[in-house]
Amino acid sequence: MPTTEHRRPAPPSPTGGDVLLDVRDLAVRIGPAEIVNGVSFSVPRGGTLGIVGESGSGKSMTVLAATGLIDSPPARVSGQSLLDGQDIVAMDPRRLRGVHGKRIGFVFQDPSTSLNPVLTVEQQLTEAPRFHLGLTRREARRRALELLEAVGIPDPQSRLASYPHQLSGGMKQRVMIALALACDPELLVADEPTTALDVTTQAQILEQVKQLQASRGMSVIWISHDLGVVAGIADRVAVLYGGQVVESAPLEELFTDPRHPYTRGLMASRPQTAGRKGELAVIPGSPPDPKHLPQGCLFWDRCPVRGNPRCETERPPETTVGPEHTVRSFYGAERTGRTGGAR
Ligand SMILES: Nc1ncnc2c1ncn2[C@@H]1O[C@H](COP(=O)(O)OP(=O)(O)OP(=O)(O)O)[C@@H](O)[C@H]1O
Repeated sequence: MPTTEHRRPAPPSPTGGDVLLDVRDLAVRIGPAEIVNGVSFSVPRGGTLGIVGESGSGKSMTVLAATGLIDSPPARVSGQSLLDGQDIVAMDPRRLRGVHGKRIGFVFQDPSTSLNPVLTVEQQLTEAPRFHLGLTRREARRRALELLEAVGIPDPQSRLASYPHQLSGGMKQRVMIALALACDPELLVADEPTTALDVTTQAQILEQVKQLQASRGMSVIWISHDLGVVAGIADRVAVLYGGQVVESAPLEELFTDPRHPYTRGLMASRPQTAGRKGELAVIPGSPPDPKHLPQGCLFWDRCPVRGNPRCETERPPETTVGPEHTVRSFYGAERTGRTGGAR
């Protein structure tokens, strides 16, 4: 890898105090829709935050807002998202362009959002490093080859001339990761990038990203609806529901001591915890409509343990239940939901 890959010191402990991205009270409104509702989280330098929740829980909008990818207007974004102390929410578009691709790399589920169908892999992989890092065509080509190798593409030399449609789904995802890493970003944001892939390819890509992260001291935000996937990569997890972080904890603690009824429901619906006949416990119902959020707890209508009259009329505040463990439920203080920690 070129020298830029090694310029950072070894990452501190993921739970240490060195924070790269600090998101505070982030909110997104589009017309009457209250899509993100006071989300706070931090991403340690060199650490991985997993963001998990069902479809429609606000994962993508949270991360798009936190990284300055939502057009405002029409959306109204408030709160702060501090990248090394600089607020992305308040940043002007010109400065944001210097952050996107360079300091933050993105991988999305759909390759068509990142890969241009009429350009070769080489053209796509060399453009940003030439623009952002001032590399010559030859240097950028060498770097592209190294990146393809780093993300596990066999015979990278011949792949440089390929167009996206000539690649398998797994290869396209790997090229997208290479593209996201092209300028050696400090933060990689991955929004369900392996969801459409088979389990084996998914596991290989997760492993590859973990290795790249360790060698580069990079931070990662990994979004998934699947707790099992997040367990394979994250060291801390934020569970999202109705555009709120309803529980946040270090990975082990979330699995051994989940406090929110929604987190427990997500755990019970993982394939690994299926009953003897293979049946999954799904959480009946669906996330709230952001145009009509309930007055009380956002999970009220689906909650299997609701009973406290406050649940229907008051939003539960964020309660600290451990040194790095918070929960938003009037039932968060209860420790009845032990799952034994099996992942
Ligand atoms: N432009 C928009 N205008 C109004 N509502 C929107 C808009 N974009 C998204 N939403 C709504 O915001 C909510 C959160 O969407 P978001 O895509 O962030 O969820 P998600 O958890 O990432 O789901 P998925 O896994 O399906 O992508 C959803 O109810 C969605 O319908």
